[in-house]
Amino acid sequence: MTDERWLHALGQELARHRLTPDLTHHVVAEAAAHLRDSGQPALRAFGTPQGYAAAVVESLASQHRPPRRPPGRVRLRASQITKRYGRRTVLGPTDLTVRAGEVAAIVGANGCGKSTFLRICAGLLSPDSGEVVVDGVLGYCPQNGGTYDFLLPEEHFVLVGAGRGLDRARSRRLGRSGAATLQWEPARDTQARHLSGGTRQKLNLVMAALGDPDVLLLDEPYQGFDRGAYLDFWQHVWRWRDEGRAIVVVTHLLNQLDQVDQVLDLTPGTREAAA
Ligand SMILES: Nc1ncnc2c1ncn2[C@@H]1O[C@H](COP(=O)(O)OP(=O)(O)OP(=O)(O)O)[C@@H](O)[C@H]1O
Repeated sequence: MTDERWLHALGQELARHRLTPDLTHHVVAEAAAHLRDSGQPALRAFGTPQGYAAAVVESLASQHRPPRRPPGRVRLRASQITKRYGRRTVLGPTDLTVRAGEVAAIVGANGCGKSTFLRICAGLLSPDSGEVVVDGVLGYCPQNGGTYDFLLPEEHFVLVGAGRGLDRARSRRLGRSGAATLQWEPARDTQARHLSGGTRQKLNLVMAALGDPDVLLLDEPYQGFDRGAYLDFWQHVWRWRDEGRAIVVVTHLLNQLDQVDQVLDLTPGTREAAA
């Protein structure tokens, strides 16, 4: 079976299971992106279309659905953002508006500009055109990097806390309690350079969320997490949302997409935010 036929059959199966057209489109698009990126044939990567569709549907059905309260004021508005590197356009005009109490997912194939867009939203990179307006305190968790090799985790907490107006003791306390919710107890004498990749990402995530910022920008923050910490991460996302934060998560993972409020697909040719 060619990949094209496999993807078509997947779409039909998902529709048969009564998935919404939007969600069906996203699942098929993500599967196609994975096949392109991995170079694997569809049958080897996913098994039969019927089996994969059933697994997707089962995973969606088993999700915890927290009660929602209506979204609040606009916390992040990115308008008509464009970015080129040299002659190459990485981002065409891109818009995203996220309100308090909303989660937006940014998806798309490798290299389509997800991290670039998030860095622009975080104010770490200038767009060539367009504007980002953030209302409130912003926390950003990069895909990697972001930690200081020779500092202890607690020194990271103090550093970030100082930027958010917190004293040293409170920063340490909040950092340690944030770490505990990710099943991590930071050793008092271990510099960041000696932490595993997954633990460094936990440090990044704890820093991003320290002091409850209004806007959280998270760039695949769970890379290197084990399964328990990964599930904890999504529980945090839903809690942050219920507490009224505006959250943007770059993700490759399909099975949370039906719970987010909007999906911004940056794959060229599919540029739209689907509510
Ligand atoms: N500083 C830079 N100079 C030149 N090109 C860059 C620079 N930073 C990123 N790029 C290119 O811009 C494109 C978009 O990169 P970006 O990291 O935003 O993609 P992405 O969608 O986040 O990718 P991934 O899914 O692999 O994380 C890529 O082709 C990348 O190689």
